[in-house]
Amino acid sequence: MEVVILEDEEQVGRVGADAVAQHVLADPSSVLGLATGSSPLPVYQELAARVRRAELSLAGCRAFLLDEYVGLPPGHPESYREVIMRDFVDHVDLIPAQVQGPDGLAEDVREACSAYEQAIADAGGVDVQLLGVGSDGHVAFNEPGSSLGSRTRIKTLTGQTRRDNARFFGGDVAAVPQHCITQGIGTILDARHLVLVAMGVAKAEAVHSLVEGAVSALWPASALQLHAHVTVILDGAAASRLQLKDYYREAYAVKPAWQGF
Ligand SMILES: N[C@@H]1[C@@H](O)[C@H](O)[C@@H](COP(=O)(O)O)O[C@@H]1O
Repeated sequence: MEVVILEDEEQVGRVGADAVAQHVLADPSSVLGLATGSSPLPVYQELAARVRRAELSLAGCRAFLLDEYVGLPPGHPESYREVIMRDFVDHVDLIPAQVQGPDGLAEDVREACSAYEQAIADAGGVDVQLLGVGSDGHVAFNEPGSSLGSRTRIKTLTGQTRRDNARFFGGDVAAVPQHCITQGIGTILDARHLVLVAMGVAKAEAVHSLVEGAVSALWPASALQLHAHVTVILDGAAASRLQLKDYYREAYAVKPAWQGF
């Protein structure tokens, strides 16, 4: 696991974009794993700027989303498909039809979950997966207590997550769906490179648990310690509770330029 501690959001965006671009420049048909939420936004903005400057093209890429609410009507502005379109896809040259997410309106949810796993496998697996982390250590919608080997499935959102996300639903907790479909921890760990972004002091405890804590279903992101290729990109506030933060800073400062991510 490489821990990169940076000064500000702009640097986070640049380094996150470098990590993604490294794959796309090596293989223009890379499979991207996209995350919703505020954490990856600086990365998306920097990738969009590079596409605008013709330094990068995502036109040959496919993309898979981590998760989706169950039961929101098609085109609902808070469905994660709509969110990722607005936040990212509309600003780059990814082909919208090449961006797939779990089907939150499927009649047969079990079948939709295994079809989604199959679609990722048929695409050859995810090359680079962007991730955020919840303040309680959840990744995608794998809430605390999720099995570390879980696959795509329906989950019940915690009251805390529904209250947190009510801000996107006009402050109305009752409007936040009770269920979601999310890639499991096992599904996420199958991606070849995981790039997790966290900023702000509200994430500091989750970041400490994910990087340095015991691997535990109580902190689902701690399962990333079991993956061979993880880049954790932080600002100083998110890194503030890391025990070895001086070492991580030093290692990044002396990192050979050829090494990449
Ligand atoms: N399902 C999403 C996660 O994928 C995201 O990582 C998390 C943190 O969001 P943010 O990055 O806005 O803090 O929120 C939601 O629960």
